[in-house]
Amino acid sequence: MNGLESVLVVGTGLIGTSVALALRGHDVPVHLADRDAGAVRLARELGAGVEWDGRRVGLAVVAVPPHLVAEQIARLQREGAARFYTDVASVKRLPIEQAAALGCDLGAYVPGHPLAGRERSGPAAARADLFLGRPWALCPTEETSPDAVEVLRGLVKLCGGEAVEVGADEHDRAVAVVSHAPHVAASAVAARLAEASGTALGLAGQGVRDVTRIAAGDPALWTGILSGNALPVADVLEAIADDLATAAAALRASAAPEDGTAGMDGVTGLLRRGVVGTTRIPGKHGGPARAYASVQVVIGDRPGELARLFQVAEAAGVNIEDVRLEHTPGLPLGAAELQVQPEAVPALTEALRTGGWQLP
Ligand SMILES: NC(=O)c1ccc[n+]([C@@H]2O[C@H](COP(=O)([O-])OP(=O)(O)OC[C@H]3O[C@@H](n4cnc5c(N)ncnc54)[C@H](O)[C@@H]3O)[C@@H](O)[C@H]2O)c1
Ligand SMILES: O=C(O)C(=O)C[C@]1(C(=O)O)C=C[C@@H](O)C=C1
Repeated sequence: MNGLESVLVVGTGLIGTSVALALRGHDVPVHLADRDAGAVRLARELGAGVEWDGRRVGLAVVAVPPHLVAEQIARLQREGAARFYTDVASVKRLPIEQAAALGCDLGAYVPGHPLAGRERSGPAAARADLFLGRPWALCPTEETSPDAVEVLRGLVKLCGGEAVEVGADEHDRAVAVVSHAPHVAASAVAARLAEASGTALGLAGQGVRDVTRIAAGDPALWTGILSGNALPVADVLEAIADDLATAAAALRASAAPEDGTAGMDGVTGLLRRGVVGTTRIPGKHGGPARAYASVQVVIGDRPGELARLFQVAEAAGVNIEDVRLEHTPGLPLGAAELQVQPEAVPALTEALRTGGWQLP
């Protein structure tokens, strides 16, 4: 028994169904359970597995909101549902403490957290490739058995992720910086848009979309995540608030006629530190950020246009690493920005021009 001969996913939402789909891609038998029968039905129809009939499995993956993880593990262990257990919650100290308090068998439980997700919830948003090349934190405690950790490493590998072993406290402080505080900051920016004028919204470009995408996430789920990591997140938010207050004060001072440009140093310093911060984010597969080259193409706003564009790239043997679309309000046109390896640019531009595409 290797622990991955059959898997039970409890909580068939975005993350649970994505894990299930990734495992089904490797022919692992997957059983599905959720308190919402509709979520199980939809996950099953998407090909994520079959409804759980109570049989014992190798591994149970608990993919419910953070404060419900421990009670689910305790219940499943009482029922003898699985040999090994893990969860995917975005905070790690909370479920570990609650599982210990409920008397769970901590030897069979490997707390986990894939650093991949989306701003949408539910099985319909799930993707089999969600975890490809993404870090997946494993936070074994002193009680966790090495066998259980090995099983989890196998799960992460099947899902295409990169296992990173880290203590729960260090994990929680780290994700406060790279995930939780950024979410709140994005919400603060997006909240300004709730009161913005039609003119302002009509001028929205890619910048505001980039900064606010994650703010569309489920407020109930995120309230649970943030309250489960309250102090580390508060520390980071206070540091961000200090930077913002300094920048605002500098701008006010510089706008006063008697001060001229005095005080702008505070703003420029923040912008410079921001540039340094962006360069420190690793790229795909945890390596250093790879600089892709971008090729811009004008596209008509009609069905099939993007598919035709991709066909040209495919015929030219060019892999598209990423794509962004920019719509021009009021015009039947948009711009597609294709991110490709720098060495592929000549072949792609040549193929596009030959195919009659308009390149700016
Ligand atoms: N959303 C993300 O980007 C993301 C990324 C990584 C990890 N996570 C973590 O994954 C977990 C699930 O998040 P999600 O985004 O998939 O949420 P989701 O809302 O899409 O799915 C959660 C599912 O859990 C089910 N559920 C709730 N209580 C349950 C219970 N007691 N028993 C059985 N099922 C129950 C819900 O019905 C729902 O189907 C959370 O712990 C979250 O912190 C989320
Ligand atoms: O990409 C997104 O939409 C996410 O919100 C994913 C993200 C993240 O911050 O990176 C959010 C919360 C999770 O716990 C893990 C991943």
